[in-house]
Amino acid sequence: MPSLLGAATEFRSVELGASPRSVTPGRQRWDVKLVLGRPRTAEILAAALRHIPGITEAQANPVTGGVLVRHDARLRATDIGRIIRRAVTRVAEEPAGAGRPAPARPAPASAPRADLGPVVRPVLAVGGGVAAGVALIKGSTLSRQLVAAGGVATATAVVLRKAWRGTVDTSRDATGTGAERHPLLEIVGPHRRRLYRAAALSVACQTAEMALGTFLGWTGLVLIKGEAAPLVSLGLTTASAQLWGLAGLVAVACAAVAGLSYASNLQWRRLGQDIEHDWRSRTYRHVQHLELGHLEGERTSKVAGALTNDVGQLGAFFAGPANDVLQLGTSLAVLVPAFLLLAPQIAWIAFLPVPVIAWLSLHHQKKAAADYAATGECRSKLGSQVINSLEAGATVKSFCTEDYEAERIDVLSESVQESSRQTDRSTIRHAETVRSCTTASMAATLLIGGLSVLNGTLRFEVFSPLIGLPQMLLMRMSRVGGITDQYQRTLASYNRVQRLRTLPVEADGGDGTLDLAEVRGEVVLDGVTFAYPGRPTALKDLSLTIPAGQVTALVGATGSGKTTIARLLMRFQDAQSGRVLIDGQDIRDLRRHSLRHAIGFVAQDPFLFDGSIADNIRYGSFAASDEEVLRAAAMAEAHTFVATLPDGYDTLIGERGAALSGGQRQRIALARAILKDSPVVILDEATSAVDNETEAAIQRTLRGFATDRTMVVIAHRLSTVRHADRIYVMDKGGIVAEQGTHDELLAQHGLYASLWQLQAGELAA
Ligand SMILES: Nc1ncnc2c1ncn2[C@@H]1O[C@H](COP(=O)(O)OP(=O)(O)OP(=O)(O)O)[C@@H](O)[C@H]1O
Repeated sequence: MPSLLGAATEFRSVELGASPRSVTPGRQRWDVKLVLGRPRTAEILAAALRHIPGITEAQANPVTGGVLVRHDARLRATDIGRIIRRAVTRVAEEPAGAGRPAPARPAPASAPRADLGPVVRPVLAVGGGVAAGVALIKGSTLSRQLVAAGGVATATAVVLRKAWRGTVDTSRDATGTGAERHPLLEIVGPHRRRLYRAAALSVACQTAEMALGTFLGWTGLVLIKGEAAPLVSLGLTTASAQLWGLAGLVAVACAAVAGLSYASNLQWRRLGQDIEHDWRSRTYRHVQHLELGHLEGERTSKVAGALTNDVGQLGAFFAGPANDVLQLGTSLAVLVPAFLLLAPQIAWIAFLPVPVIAWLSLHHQKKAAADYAATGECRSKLGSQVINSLEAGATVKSFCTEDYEAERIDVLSESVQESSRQTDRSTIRHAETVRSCTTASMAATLLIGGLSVLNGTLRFEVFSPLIGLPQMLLMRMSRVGGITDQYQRTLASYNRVQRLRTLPVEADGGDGTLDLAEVRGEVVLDGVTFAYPGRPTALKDLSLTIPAGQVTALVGATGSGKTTIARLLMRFQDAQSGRVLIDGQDIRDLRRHSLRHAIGFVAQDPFLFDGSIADNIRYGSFAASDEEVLRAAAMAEAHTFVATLPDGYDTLIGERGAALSGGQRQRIALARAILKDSPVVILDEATSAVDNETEAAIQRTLRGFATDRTMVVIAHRLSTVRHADRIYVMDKGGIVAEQGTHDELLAQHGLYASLWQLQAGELAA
């Protein structure tokens, strides 16, 4: 081990802020400063590492700066050191491209455009600056004000562009797909039409609202000055006619605002619900098809959190803040030209907070990203621990560790509290800064506009209707803090959901199928070697034959690889070398579903769903009749106990079958496999929890069931396999130590014989 560590530490000298924390065969943990506090960079680095053949898992944690890499036997520890160093260098030098596989690099055609930027942009900036300087020094008051307004608009555009580009790059690299769309567009996906409809309604609603504001401004003008000039041109010459006209216009505008606001809110909410539903079902479908290794490697609470809270957040953003953004944009698009046209002298001061707020929001967004990632991580750990502790109810009570568990939750809850406090502090600070900017600008607009009216450079008729409008805009601007907060939460949620969706799904392999009526069920393992990621070899060059139509038993030491053989046969995992054949066909050439339909599998710890006994037996054979369910239950010796329950087969068994004994659970699972009626059946310690008498009864009925199929029985209790046609005795390291029938093995006086004597002695004792 020290040599491995030594080999990996050779990179410490390189100034990358990457150093190994722990190195074990198949797994390394590194500290990488680059990802510390940078969730997007962490995603990019992890995505880049996951693309490398031989790396089975890569995670980068922006909270701790830790990078975890699991790899298979193809890569040596020193290779991993080199790979991590190279990936960190690439991400540091070229953050936008590091997450993508090499072929997805930008096409050469786009290169000239990228090269022009460094030349054109400075020329434009210097030229613009000189022109602005000349206008400010030499120009009239009006041109000075126009230049100031232009400066405000340019600054806003620069900040918004930067914010937008920053998040586009993130989305591209987090998914590693090379897609160049903004995360928000990715989130909307196929619901663009509804988005456009909602956006159009929002724009119309905001325009109606501004018209209403203008009409109210004119009303004030009529009351103060006796008339509003625009109304005179409409033929309303007297003050009372103008007031009646304005009353009508206000009523129409009010009705339009109410109607449009109702319709747009409805559209936005529907859009949010569609997005939430769509992302949840698509992500869950993806999760269901993940490779089992990845599915088992994910914390259940984390996956559940992504499928509930995170997809909920994606929808919630469009149900609320997106509407606000649209209305804000509309206000800006209408008011900026209106001000420049009608009152250029106060335009720049009215809109000065816009770039400032945009810049503050961008700055806040960068900081909040790390905060939200940290809070999310803490919450996920807390959720996981809560579920774990609750599920371990009996264990906790038997060890009297209730207080210890409560303490553990307390500590994790405190860390959530602390990290949320930090996030809240910066979010509230940001919101209040934004509010102060908008209030200051409102006051300045009134002051400078009022002074302009007093010194005669701005007509009161023009200023009057414009007073309320920027205030309306700036009031909306004060919500930018909250919108940025929601936006940031949405990006964090999007990244978590996307991470799940980038985990690889099971590849189907070949196109071959098995005709269930034709399957004989001969299984051959030919020189199979297999190791779980980061673990020592579980099966080493293993060859064995499971003959068709017979009962074959696998017995032997714990951890010797018996269950692993079953998992390889089901293609939950693939062998690293060697072949697994069924009826002479390599199982990798078969469709996974076709293979799995041909095999009935009762796992060591079978899972029962929260539902009735009948539902659980029927699981996977949904078309089975009640009689078939009953017959399968009888063969599994389950009918007798089910019949004694008040609700019989309709009895609800609770989460994971909590309302049944271990032996009863096993019999339900066995009945489920019997009902599946597949040509190959694997029973992995399927009756280990039932008493000897019931097991003997099960074996008697199973003998009839086994006549026309291949049975693989994995057991520690040798009485379970005594009548098997062939018994393989497995030993540590995944090798076959002995094989033969029960009598042959006893005659060998080897491992099996001594195990038998031991168990017979135990029975006798
Ligand atoms: N999901 C997994 N991830 C990593 N290692 C695993 C996993 N499952 C099993 N192993 C390891 O693989 C080896 C073989 O395990 P396996 O479950 O096949 O043994 P077994 O013979 O069925 O044991 P038992 O009789 O105790 O059920 C063991 O060392 C085990 O720790």
